[in-house]
Parts: sequence; structure tokens; C-alpha cells
Amino acid sequence: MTTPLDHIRNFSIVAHIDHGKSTLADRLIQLTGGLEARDMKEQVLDSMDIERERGITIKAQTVRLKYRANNGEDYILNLIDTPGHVDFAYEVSRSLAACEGSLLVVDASQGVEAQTLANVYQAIDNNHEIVVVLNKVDLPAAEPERIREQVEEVIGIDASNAVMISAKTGLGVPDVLEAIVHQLPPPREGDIAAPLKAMLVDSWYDAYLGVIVLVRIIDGVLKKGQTIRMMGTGAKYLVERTGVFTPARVNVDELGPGEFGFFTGSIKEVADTRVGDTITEDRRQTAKALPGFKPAQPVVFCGLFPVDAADFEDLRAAVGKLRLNDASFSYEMETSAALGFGYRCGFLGLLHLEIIQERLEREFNLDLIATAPSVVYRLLLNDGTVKELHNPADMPDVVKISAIEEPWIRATILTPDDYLGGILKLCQDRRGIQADLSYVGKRAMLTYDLPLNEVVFDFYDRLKSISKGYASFDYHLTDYREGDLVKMSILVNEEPVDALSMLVHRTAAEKRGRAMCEKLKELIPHHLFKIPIQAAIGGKVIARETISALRKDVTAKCYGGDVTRKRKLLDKQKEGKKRMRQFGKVDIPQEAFIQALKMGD
Ligand SMILES: Nc1nc2c(ncn2[C@@H]2O[C@H](COP(=O)(O)OP(=O)(O)OP(=O)(O)O)[C@@H](O)[C@H]2O)c(=O)[nH]1
Repeated sequence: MTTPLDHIRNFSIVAHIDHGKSTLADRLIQLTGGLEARDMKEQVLDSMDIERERGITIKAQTVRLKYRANNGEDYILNLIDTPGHVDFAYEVSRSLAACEGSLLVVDASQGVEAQTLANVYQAIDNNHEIVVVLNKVDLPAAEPERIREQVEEVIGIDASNAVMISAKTGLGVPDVLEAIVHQLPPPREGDIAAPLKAMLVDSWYDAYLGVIVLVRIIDGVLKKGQTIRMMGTGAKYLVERTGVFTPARVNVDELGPGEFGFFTGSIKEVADTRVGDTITEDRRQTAKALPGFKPAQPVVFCGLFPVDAADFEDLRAAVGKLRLNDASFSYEMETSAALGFGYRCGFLGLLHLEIIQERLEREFNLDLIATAPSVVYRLLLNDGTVKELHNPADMPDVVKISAIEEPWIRATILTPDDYLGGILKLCQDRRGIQADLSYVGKRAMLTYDLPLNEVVFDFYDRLKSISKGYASFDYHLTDYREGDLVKMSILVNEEPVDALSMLVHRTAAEKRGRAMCEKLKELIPHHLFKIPIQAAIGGKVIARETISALRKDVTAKCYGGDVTRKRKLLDKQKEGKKRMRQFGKVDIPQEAFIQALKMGD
């Protein structure tokens, strides 16, 4: 039995990070009986361990809620969870496109932030009706009335029906359910008799069921035994199971128009499923496919190498497994003179990079060295061809290059006025071009165009430290612009360390080079000989430091003393060695790579 359209509501929750989206989602699940209170693990929607630890939502999920409204009618509410971090903006946009309404959650003590704006504008672009939810009214600092006005003023939407709640205590949450039913529209179209037409919203790999495909049905019915066709790729699959998440996985006989659910079939890899693809029945096809989505493009690349070269096979298996579940992560084999065999990996952003690296280390027990993150540069070559550069080490001879283009972003920053000066300076130092400055109450709203290259390293950390954590930030890629970029090499003991080479703007090269040399000087241990550390552009050295020679050997002070203590010291040294890489005659600790690449100004 499928549910009539007017008894279905499909909605997302959009919010700035930490404004309480997951807490509210949990409350809604709890109130509608999806979970008994005692089963409630904190924040069920954030299912991966790392997500839970970091308190961020990565993988968009959906949950079907059964709700008996105050009018006595039964409704199906499909909650489509969306990630809150800028790196995952693409996942936000695809989940929003599959539903009709949004709850806009705003922390009533903090007010509108950068990602509130970015996310709500995406919802508006998708023609969503919006219910404003002012959360955390239990906090003494909450000012729901003022924030309601702010939402109207800054975002320009009607907030007269805003629901005031505390997702933490549960106060007001039942009103959210009523608002979903009465203020959000049911699915706009849907013909049960028409040929199957469904949108592929997401897919992931499950160890027991294989690839699970999340769909939103537009027309027709999806059920077991059907042969379906993906219209974009042309691939055909037999449907083996259909079901929904409540959030527990429950099989259902069929999925009808307006509904969300999943199916499994003979699909081998997540890569075989394209988000945004139209799914239809092979023997009775829908006439017109949905407008497609473009796949998420990696914007940041870095090399990942095992600390111990013998672990390469394990790394190969691990990246393969991760990719099964995360099609936005890409990799190809790379060899580095300094680091041996590894993978060049592409990510949606820096957070995505950190998460993947952490999962590889934690879930697969690998020790890794990550090279400097690099954006994708476009090289215009003299022979008229264009080459994408994912790795500074692959840069062709400069005489072959007529121009280098780099990606730019448009950033929105909201900050209390007190920190405006520091932030303006930061943006300016990072080659930013100010596009706008206005005020949201007492806070400044800054719009800047910045080269992504200047943001990937530590911009966000710097912004947070300058503003004592109060500034919020969001960005999207805009275009490629030509820049005066040069490749800077780092030489340790006269040997170039390919993993540390990077593209930098000419005006910033000397400062970066100097900082890098100083940092490496601190991080590379003394050896028995003097070690020069140099930064160079082409053949020209632009910065130099020297590590003086070591005088004593570590065990000298134990001479003639306690043997166990001596052995302990040697063991400790050996342990340290494991995390070292040898470059010519010099041992560089893994930590040196990580720290050297995370540089402040
Ligand atoms: N006092 C108070 N704290 C709340 C309320 N709702 C959520 N919080 C707290 O605010 C923090 C962030 O809440 P989350 O639900 O994780 O926020 P989120 O928006 O889902 O964050 P992301 O998943 O990272 O995007 C948590 O520490 C919650 O316990 C509320 O109504 N009152």
C-alpha cells in the first residue's frame, strides 16, 4: 500500500553547524516512535564513529517517520538529513533537490551565521517552503524574538510562524511536527499509474547487502523483481529488496510516488550508481529523464604514503574499500622519490581529507604521511593545450607554460564587529578582493573573493583564532583566474624533497619559503653532520636555515649505567625511526611533514 501524496511530507533540516540539527532530528524520531527512548543512542543520524566524535554530519541519510497529527490523520514524514560543513555542500544540494520543504534551524542565542545563509539560499533555490525553527530557547542568552526579526531582515523570509523550541529539553518539538504537516507542501507531482521514474539520491556500500541505493520515487512503483534501468549510465539491474529507514532498516513491498526508500540489487560498486540519475523500469520506461546532477568534483588533492613502505598493499586495499562507500573520494597511484609508493587522492575539501586520512589510520590501522594539500591548477601550455595539475611535483618545465590559472572562491564571513579589522587583514594577506561589507545587527557580513589555494591550508583555523571562535565562514567555488604562481621546492641537505614542493604566489613565496625552512629546522632532529634546509624557485634559493651537527649520542649519558634503561632508550629511538623517512642521509619525522604543511602566517 502506498501513501496518498497529500499525506506525505518530504523535508530537510538546514542549519549552521552546531545549531542543533542532529539533536532536533533525534527528537523528531523519538517523538514519532521511531525509537524507544532507551534505544536512543545520542544522535542516531550521525552513524559513523568519526562523525559522532567530531559532531558533524557527513553522509546524508533519510528517515521515515509515521506521525498522527492533531487532526487525527496519519502522515508519512521523510526526513532527509543534510551535512552542515562547507566541504559537503554538494551533498546538501542533492538532498535538497529531492524534497519540497526545509526546517531552517537557527540557534536563538547565536542568530544567523554564514552557513545558515548558504544553506537556506540553496533551499530557496530549490523552491522549498521553509519553516523557521528557533532552537535553544532554554539557554539564558536566547533571544528568540530578536532572532526572529533578524531572520526576516537578513534572509528575507516570513518568520511570523517561527516555532520556538529547545531540541535539548524537547520543549516545543511537537509544534515542529504540526508545522511540517501544515506549513510544508506535499509532493507536487506523482502518478502511480505512470511508468517508474525515481531519482537516485544517494548510495553506499553495506557489508551484508552490497550497494544500497536511496531513491525518491516521482512516478510509478518500485518493487522487488523489477528490472530497472539507470537512464544516465544505461545499466540494468534486478531489484532484490525495497525498504525504508525508520531509522532501523525495514523491508517494504513497494515504494510509491512521493516516497523515499532504498533498494538493493545486483549492483557491484557505488561507482556504478550516479547521484541524480533517473531510474526507470526497463520494460516500461519513462519518457523523460530528470535533469541530471554533475558529480562532485574533488577540489583538494594530496599524496598519501605509508610510513612503512611494506604497508603499501594494505593501503591499496584500504583506499579501495573506502572508495566503495565514498564516490566523492578519488585516488590514483603515485610514486614519489622521497616517499616511495602511495596514492594521489582527491577530496571535496580539507575536512574531507582529514576524515579520510583519519579513517585510513584508525579503521585500517595504517601509519600515513600526507603531502601538502594542493588545489587543482590549470596550466595553459604553449602548444595551446590545457593541462590540469593535481600535483606540484608533476609541473612541467616552466618554459612550456604560458599561464597558470587557479580556482577562486566566494567566501561569506559573519563576525562580531570587534574582530573585523583582523579578519580584513587576513583576507587581504591571502590575496582576497573585497566584494561587499554590510551589517547583520552588530555583526559584520563580509563577502570576499579569494584564491582557494590561500584557503586550503589554515584559513579557517586562523579565522577562528582571530575571532576567538565567533566568526562563521562559508564558501563556494566561482571561477578560475590567472595568477603569478611559481613552484617552490624544498631542499634538505641539497636534495629536493618532492613531497614538500608546492605552488605559491610569487609575492608570497619568500615568506612561505622562510617559514617552511624555520619550521623544518625545528622539526628535523640533529644529525651527526650539518644539514642545510633551503627553499628554491627554479635554481634560485630564496630562504635557508641550517641544522647544526649533533654532538653526543643518546646513550652516552647512560654509559656504564643501567642496561635496561639504555635498552629502553634505544627502543624508543627505534620506535621514532619507524615514523621517520630517509632522504639521502637525513631522517625526517612524519610529524615534520604534517607540521611544515600546516603553517600560520
Ligand atoms: N542548550 C541547548 N543545547 C542544544 C540544543 N539543541 C542542541 N544543543 C546542543 O548544541 C550542540 C550542537 O547540536 P547538534 O545537534 O549536534 O548540532 P548540528 O547542527 O546537528 O551540528 P552538525 O551535525 O555538526 O551540523 C550539542 O552540544 C547539543 O547538545 C538546545 O535546544 N538547547
